[in-house]
Amino acid sequence: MNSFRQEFLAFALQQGVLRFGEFITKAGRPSPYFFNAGLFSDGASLGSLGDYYAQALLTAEADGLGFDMLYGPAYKGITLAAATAIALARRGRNLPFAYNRKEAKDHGEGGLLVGAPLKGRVVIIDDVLTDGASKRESVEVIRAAGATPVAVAIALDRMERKGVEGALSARSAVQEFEAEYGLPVLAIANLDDLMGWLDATADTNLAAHRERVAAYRARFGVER
Ligand SMILES: O=P(O)(O)OC[C@H]1O[C@H](OP(=O)(O)OP(=O)(O)O)[C@H](O)[C@@H]1O
Ligand SMILES: O=C(O)c1cc(=O)[nH]c(=O)[nH]1
Repeated sequence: MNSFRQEFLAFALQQGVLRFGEFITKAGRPSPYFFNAGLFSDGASLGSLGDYYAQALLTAEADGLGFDMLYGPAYKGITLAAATAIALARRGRNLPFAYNRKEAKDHGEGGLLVGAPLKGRVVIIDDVLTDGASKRESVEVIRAAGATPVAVAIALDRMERKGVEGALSARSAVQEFEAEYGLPVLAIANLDDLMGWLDATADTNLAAHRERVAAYRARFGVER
């Protein structure tokens, strides 16, 4: 397994962002794990997180993805885009970034958009994609400004089939978004990485979650 992805999962676990137990997802599923990116909530962990996004983006760039700026949808995407921009600048790629307000400001500079003008090829930075609504909105905002969305970068792709049990779609929300817009969704790590990590670990506490995560993946997971 890719050690960068494994390192990221270990980091998320250590920060309490990745947890194992009993959780209910937004889709109402009983999940044996949960990823709460809002808990990257101090300077050092946000800095490290920005570094993971930056590495994922630079790897994608080396594989042919061209991009000129970052866009973070409110609210969590704002700090994530800022942290990624700082991490990229430290690696010699000083890119502009922008973000939106959830409610338009009617005084001062006004409007919904803050930061650098949206132009060129834009990567949307956010924590997760659940049904894709906020990413669709981001695509519309970027296009309306005359810029071109080229990719979405998220921290974790849960790789889950959409829909209700008995009528599950063959595709995940990420795959549907990619197909609808023709844009790649880059994830620092995904459910396959999580499973591979649990399969390989020598840590018995961690390995204890393997069966339940495997059963969850068998029930709801998609193939990549
Ligand atoms: O809509 P999707 O593209 O599937 O993505 C899901 C988004 O929804 C949540 O944030 P929310 O939009 O509630 O905003 P917040 O960052 O203010 O919590 C979550 O943290 C994701 O960022
Ligand atoms: O189901 C969700 O919406 C969800 C799952 C998860 O692991 N993390 C998250 O932020 N949302």
